[in-house]
Amino acid sequence: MGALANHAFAKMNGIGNEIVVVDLRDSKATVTADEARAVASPAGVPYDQLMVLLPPRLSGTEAFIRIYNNDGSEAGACGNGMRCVVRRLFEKTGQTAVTFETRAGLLNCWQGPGPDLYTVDMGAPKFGWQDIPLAEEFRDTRYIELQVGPIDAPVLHSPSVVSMGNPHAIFWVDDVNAYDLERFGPLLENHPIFPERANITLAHIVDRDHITIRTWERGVGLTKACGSAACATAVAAARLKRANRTVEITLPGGKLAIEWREGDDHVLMTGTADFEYEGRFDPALFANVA
Ligand SMILES: N[C@@H](CCC[C@H](N)C(=O)O)C(=O)O
Repeated sequence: MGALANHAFAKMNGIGNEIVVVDLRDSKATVTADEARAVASPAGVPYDQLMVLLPPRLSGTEAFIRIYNNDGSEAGACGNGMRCVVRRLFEKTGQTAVTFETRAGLLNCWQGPGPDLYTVDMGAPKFGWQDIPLAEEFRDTRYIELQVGPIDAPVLHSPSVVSMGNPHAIFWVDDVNAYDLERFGPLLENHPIFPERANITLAHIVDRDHITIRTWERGVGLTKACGSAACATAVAAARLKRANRTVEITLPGGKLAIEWREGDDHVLMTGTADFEYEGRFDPALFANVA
């Protein structure tokens, strides 16, 4: 019946990004794509990302974290989910700083500059076309040739592309609410230029310190917030010299402070994380899971 039947979970959110946290550090089991989809089924626990803590593989780390989207696919990074994991752990253990391993590498996390704030060092962004990845060579990923809509009057075009451990495309617009992201999101997420699909963000640069975004998440759809998209947008705007390296990003669910640190190039994301409820997964959810 798998690892999750009757297992404890915590339902949380990171500024509206729906997160379920499961701690499997005391178990040898892992979670399959089918189990992740079963959790997201109507009788299950709604989530955008399922954060699964597995036993640490490296000394000095607290856990190896696998991140599932609600379509069962896996992601290398999830900023909002990381803050939820960190809050849960800090409240249980009294720790104020931890290191986790994810598929994208090591992430240092610590108590932010306020009692309800958590900071995640999301690592260094990558800009190479093979790192994002793109299906064909683009020497300059600050803008790539990609558009939707009529050839002579594209609706969205020339996104910046960045990897934050997961692929992001950022389209610069004047009003993030003026576009049908539910229509264009799936087309762009699955565009052949993105062999691993991509998270699609609309971004409006308000001024050098403030950006507003809305994101269609790979493997999920429209979400209230995407932390890695906020990081990718901040970095892409700074790279274009249109914003400072420290900015406030406004998302539908709330705000995040992003700093693209000089020196080591790491991106620091600070924001809140909210606990909603906890429970145990109903074994019936996994009855048909191999
Ligand atoms: N909500 C996340 C990003 C989740 C992963 C994404 N859907 C992907 O597949 O890359 C965040 O807060 O960063």
